[in-house]
Amino acid sequence: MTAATPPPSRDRPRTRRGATVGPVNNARRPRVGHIAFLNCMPIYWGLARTGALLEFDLRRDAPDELSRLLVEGDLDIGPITLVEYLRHSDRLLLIPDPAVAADGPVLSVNLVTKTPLAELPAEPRVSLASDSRTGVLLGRMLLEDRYGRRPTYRTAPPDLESALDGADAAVLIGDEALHVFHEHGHDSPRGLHVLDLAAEWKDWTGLPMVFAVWAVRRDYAEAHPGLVKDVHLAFRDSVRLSREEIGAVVASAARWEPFAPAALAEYFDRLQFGLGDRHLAGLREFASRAARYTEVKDLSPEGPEFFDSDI
Ligand SMILES: C=C(O[C@@H]1C=C(C(=O)O)C=C[C@H]1O)C(=O)O
Repeated sequence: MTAATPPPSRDRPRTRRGATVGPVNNARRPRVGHIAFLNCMPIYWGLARTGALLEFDLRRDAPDELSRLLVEGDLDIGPITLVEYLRHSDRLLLIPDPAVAADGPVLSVNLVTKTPLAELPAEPRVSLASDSRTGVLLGRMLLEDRYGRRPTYRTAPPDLESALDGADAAVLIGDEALHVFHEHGHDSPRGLHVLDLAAEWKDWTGLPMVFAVWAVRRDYAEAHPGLVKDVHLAFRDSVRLSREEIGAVVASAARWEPFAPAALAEYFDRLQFGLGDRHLAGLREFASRAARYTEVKDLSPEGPEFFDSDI
């Protein structure tokens, strides 16, 4: 009898030195978006506090980019600007919280005009910030349906100088818009006028304005319902913690951001991070008006459709 020759090395079972022999762990962290605006700080701050942040594969970017990544399948869960959610609601489920909303002034979604609104030309040239989908559509609705103007629009980089260059007015969102509010909201050194579009929406409809929602792709929710629930609960706890410890959130933001602590505290207080019945009524009202401007999917009468976290 000849001794059995060992199989060629490539056929031998492979074990890494020191690795536990057993099933390979193929788990992948959920890919979650983070809007690179101050308004998201209270939504994510508590995730660092609880440690949940380390369970996510986090992507920080502008809202238009995050919306695209979620819809195209390069993110699993996260913020999506309301208009993009409405365009793709057949492929998405809403997570009940968080959201970015306001019931009255939001301070950071603004129409900036070079003249008082009443003196705005009948056919103004209006810039729409390239990082916005919802604020800019709200601006269009107000300009056309409430103030009776017939603007010509162009998309502009999301900063005041570029947006106002060669335009009568501009819609800006996020930190830049908050900055413009503080610089020009009262007595503008340059004679600019700042109109808070969430306050205008409330005045017009009596409802809160929802700017961004958190959603999950339906295919991801079907494949990983437990993970989606974990992410939802982590966000819910995070917002609760941030509200309880808002002084620490403000102090942390004030360390790096060009806003005074009192301004940050006021901003975080104006922002609403959940979807109550009135927010959903505001969302539906916006959806039905949006359909006159852009292609959106019909929400079912009891819509929007939520992921069921069963809690
Ligand atoms: C309230 C805001 O909401 C934002 C407005 C968005 C939009 O206009 O598309 C997108 C994301 C939100 O975070 C803000 O930017 O200040």
